[in-house]
Amino acid sequence: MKKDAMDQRTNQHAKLIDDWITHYRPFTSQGKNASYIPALEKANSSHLGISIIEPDGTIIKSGDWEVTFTLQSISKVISFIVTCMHHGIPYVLERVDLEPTGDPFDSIIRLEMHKHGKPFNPMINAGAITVSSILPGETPKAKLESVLTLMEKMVGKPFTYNEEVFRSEWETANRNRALAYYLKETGYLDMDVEEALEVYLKQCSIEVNTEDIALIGLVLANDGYHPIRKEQILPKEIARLAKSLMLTCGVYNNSGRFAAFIGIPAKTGVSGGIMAAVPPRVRQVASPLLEGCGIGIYGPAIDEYGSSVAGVLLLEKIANTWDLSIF
Ligand SMILES: NC(=O)CC[C@H](N)C(=O)O
Repeated sequence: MKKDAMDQRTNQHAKLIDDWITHYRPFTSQGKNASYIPALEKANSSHLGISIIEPDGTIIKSGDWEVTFTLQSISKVISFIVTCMHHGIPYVLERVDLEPTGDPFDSIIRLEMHKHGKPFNPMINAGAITVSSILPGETPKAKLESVLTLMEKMVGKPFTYNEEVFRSEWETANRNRALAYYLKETGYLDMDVEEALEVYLKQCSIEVNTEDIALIGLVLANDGYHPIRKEQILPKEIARLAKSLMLTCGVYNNSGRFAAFIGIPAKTGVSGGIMAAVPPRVRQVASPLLEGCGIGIYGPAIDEYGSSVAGVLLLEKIANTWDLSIF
């Protein structure tokens, strides 16, 4: 396609996205900011923003795309990738399974029902705390650094964590502490409980905007290859594993519906972020984004599953209008 025609096409899509942001913003009132982490309650609950990045570097940004927020559970995808890159997939899968639970993200019930303490998957808190404890490095600082380093490689800029959000969750993390103690007792925690929690809660507090997570989504969509920088950042097998976990477990007990009606590997977090990886499509359809894309969405008012209410509706609209489902 000629450059002018491409620009025109992108402008049309950008206009549609603007319209959809306006349409879905009122739906933020159907959700509530996460309040169990007091610092998250302070976010402006009417915010809604999106970035979409295509492999050729075309970016569409709309609404509150630039507002920063913390990764929360989106960080679980990155820490899982880091541990697989460092230890190899079999080592990690000895400590955490790949099965959906059908339970909320912070559920404790299945730890006692399944292989004596082995977490079902790395997208729920139990599995993610185990994964944080085996991140490369001896100290919590070094382990967190390993997550920040991979993010910097994917996005091309340095990241830090938000101290206020970390402190706020650290002081109220009784349930995560309970999970960590249980994991320690059953041998699925490779470090001291408080240190493992420090790593996990700091990785959850890493600050991003929608463009950052759209870029990470784009790299995953392209099997670990960064199409703009033309560089393989992580092995294809690990990117696929991460995407399969996003699809089957990324939205916890709403993952089935999400797969059925949206059909895009995605990970949500209680701060209202959604990171989606749309792979290139093999079927012939008359729709945009055929080469795939990364999508980052932010809207802090969340639903009962811990996902942005308006963000999920917006992603559903985009996926269905532009035929982005992988199925
Ligand atoms: N679903 C989420 O985003 C949960 C992350 C949050 N830090 C927690 O552990 O509770």
